[in-house]
This record gives sequence, structure tokens and C-alpha cells, in this order.
Amino acid sequence: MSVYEKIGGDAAVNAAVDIFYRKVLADDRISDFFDTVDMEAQHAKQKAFLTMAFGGPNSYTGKDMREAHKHMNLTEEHFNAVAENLVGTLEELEVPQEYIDEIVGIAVSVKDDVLNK
Ligand code: HEM
Repeated sequence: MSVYEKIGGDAAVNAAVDIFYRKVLADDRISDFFDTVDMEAQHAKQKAFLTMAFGGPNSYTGKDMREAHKHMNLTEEHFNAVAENLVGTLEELEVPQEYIDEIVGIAVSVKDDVLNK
């Protein structure tokens, strides 16, 4: 069973989207990357992000992650900021630590692609 299913599938992603988005927009280190798109499009992107991070059914391949982020010149600091906001969101939702660890593992597994390394 994927961690996506273990934490509650689509319902868990929906619960996480608003919290995650709020955290990202409040974070000076990365908010500029996210505040230029209209809310509806952004919501869909956040949902795709979280489904991917949770190992869900709409998972992107490494190549897609590379393509999606290539033009952004992202740094380690940007990646860590997103990862922190992700962990903070999961903690707020009282996701068990072992699942948080699994989700962080998924995030780290796409890091080189996201940073275009
Ligand atoms: C675990 C790391 C990450 C994952 C799993 C992830 C996942 C995704 C996904 C699935 C999309 C949607 C792609 C699409 O449909 O076009 C996306 C887009 C995006 N990501 Fe990431 N991302 C990660 C890290 C980051 C970081 C570190 C930043 C910047 C600080 C970032 C900024 C963005 C932005 C701004 C978009 C929207 C691009 C656009 O609208 O054209 N992502 N990401």
C-alpha cells in the first residue's frame, strides 16, 4: 500500500492542500515562485504536488519533475523550504511520524530532478 493510501488518499490530499499552500505563501524564501498563478490553477498544482509527494496515483516520472522545474533556477535552500513546509503540514494533520519519514523519502528521491542536477 502506498503512503498515499495509508494516510487517506484523496481526502488527505485535499485536507493538506490548503494548509500547505498557506505555509508556502507565508514563507519569504519561496513565496515568489507560487504567487503569480491564479488560485484555481495553483490549487490543482498543489494537489498534483502533494499527490506526487505522497506516492499517489498521479505520480510524475523523474523526467516530468525535471521539465516542470527546469526554468526556475531552484537551489537547495528552495528545496529545503518546500520540504519543511511539507513536513509542517503533515505534522499539523497529525500524520504518524513513520509516514512523514516515508513522504520525505519520496520528496528527496525527486530532489536532483527538481533542482535540475
Ligand atoms: C519534493 C519536491 C517537489 C515536488 C514533488 C514538486 C512537484 C510539482 C508538481 C507535480 C508540479 C506540477 C507540474 C505541472 O503540472 O506543470 C509542480 C509545479 C511547480 N513547482 Fe514543484 N515540486 C517540488 C519542488 C518545488 C520547489 C522546491 C519549488 C520552488 C521553491 C517548486 C515550485 C513549483 C512551481 C512554482 C510550480 C508551478 C510551475 C508552473 O506553474 O508552471 N517546486 N511541482
